[in-house]
Amino acid sequence: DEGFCSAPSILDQTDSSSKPLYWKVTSPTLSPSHLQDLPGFTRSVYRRDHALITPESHVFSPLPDWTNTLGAYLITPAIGSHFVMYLAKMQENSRSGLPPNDVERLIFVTQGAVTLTNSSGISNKLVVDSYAYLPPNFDHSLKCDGSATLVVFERRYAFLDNHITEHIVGSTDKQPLLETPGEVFELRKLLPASMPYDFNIHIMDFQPGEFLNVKELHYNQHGLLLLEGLGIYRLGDSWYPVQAGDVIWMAPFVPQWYAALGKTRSRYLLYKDVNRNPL
Ligand SMILES: NC(=O)N[C@@H](O)C(=O)O
Ligand SMILES: [Mn+2]
Repeated sequence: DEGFCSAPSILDQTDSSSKPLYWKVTSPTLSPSHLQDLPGFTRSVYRRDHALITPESHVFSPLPDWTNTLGAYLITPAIGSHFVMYLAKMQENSRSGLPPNDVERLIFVTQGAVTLTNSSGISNKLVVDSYAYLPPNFDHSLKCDGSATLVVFERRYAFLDNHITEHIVGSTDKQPLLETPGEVFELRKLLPASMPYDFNIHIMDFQPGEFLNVKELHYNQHGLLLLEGLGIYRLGDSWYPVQAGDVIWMAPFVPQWYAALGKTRSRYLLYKDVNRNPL
């Protein structure tokens, strides 16, 4: 049944039951076939208080200080953020470099696997849906034998007297669901909510048809990666169809709202600064 639209429906391609978790992040449906080769066509947008960066806009180049790794910086202070968000495509025999001094790092695996080794020689194998938080000035290295795709957040740590952060390794599925009074989405956080941590990573799940209750406008800034599903993101006065693989920058105070559509759940990963006085 062709239905009304001649283009193959994106919904027909969402039978991801047989595919690895987050597979669409690294193999998104860029656009219906009759648009894919349209010269200059992109859904990407860059405005004063938000940006939508879609996969056809990514520009990869060798990551300085990393070995055999291509990086696409998606959000940096040049956009107005106090953090960086980048995709790291680690190839065989690749190795990470360290962030600058006093910079904390969080990595989240969306494809493949990496081995994280810290200065005391302890190694952890990180597979899809696993993550690691590295405190500022924490010696570590990530090694990859085959291939891996990471989303990486880095930020100058906002030091507090008598507070330090710990090295953390975990996975989303092991994090408890948290209360979300007044909201229907399911929420997990990858870091402790305690004061030493100056940001957190929220993993938010929406069933199709579910949406944010609060039409948010807040002082915090966000870096978002849509891991699964599709829907409509409102940013400021614009409404954007979004799908897994899309990245969004949200400046402080930008009106923001999401509604999940389609046949499968939406899951997004969201950087949010917390625990520090905005003054
Ligand atoms: N945009 C969005 O989802 N924001 C909220 O989750 C939040 O905690 O700020
Ligand atoms: Mn928000």
